Amino acid sequence: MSRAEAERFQTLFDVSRETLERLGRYEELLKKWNPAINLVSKSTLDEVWSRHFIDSAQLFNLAPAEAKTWADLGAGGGFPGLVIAILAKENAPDLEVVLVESDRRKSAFLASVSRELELKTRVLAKRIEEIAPLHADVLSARALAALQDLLGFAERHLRPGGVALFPKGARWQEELALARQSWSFDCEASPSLSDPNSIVLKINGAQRV
Ligand SMILES: C[S@@+](CC[C@H](N)C(=O)[O-])C[C@H]1O[C@@H](n2cnc3c(N)ncnc32)[C@H](O)[C@@H]1O
Repeated sequence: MSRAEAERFQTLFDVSRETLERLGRYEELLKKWNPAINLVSKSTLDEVWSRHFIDSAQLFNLAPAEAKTWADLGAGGGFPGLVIAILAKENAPDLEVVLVESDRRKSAFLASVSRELELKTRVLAKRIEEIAPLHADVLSARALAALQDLLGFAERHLRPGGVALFPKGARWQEELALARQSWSFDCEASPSLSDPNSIVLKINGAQRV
């Protein structure tokens, strides 16, 4: 962890030294396991804090403070779910993060980091389509699928009144227009803290039209 990266994270999210240390340990484990199981693109390994930690942590502040269950679908190397669990340890100790990841080696990584950092997570090494409804208060997914498909997952795994948070890239407006052809929903787009071309969509009340 470079001091500059940790300082930027600290400025944005105002976390404790213990949280920064947990993130630093997560970064070490990510770099150790990545050559074997390709958790994140190799080109981003030198920018883990800006490309992955800040990108993930920004979702935490968009979620309702009273949330008790957060489902992260297609969690991969833990983005955003493991970063949310690390922030929750300090700021929302009752929050359980359910990490759904069908790849066995990646889900083993998620369980291993969770164990070492004593995070309140549940790792489901299964396909999203196969698990029982999670009734989550918050649902997230980064780099998993097009918005219209993510809304289908939200329909199954969010409780009524729950909130979906989806980071999206430069073509988000096209995705939104396409999704509106088959879904009605309320949506707010917040500018991304990690990429000026990206946003985070916050979606409520999705219903098929
Ligand atoms: C492109 S990666 C993104 C990982 C992580 N969210 C990120 O942004 O770094 C997509 C992940 O979703 C997992 N995945 C894809 N389809 C899935 C499904 N139907 N059920 C569970 N996991 C799935 C893949 O194994 C992969 O790890």
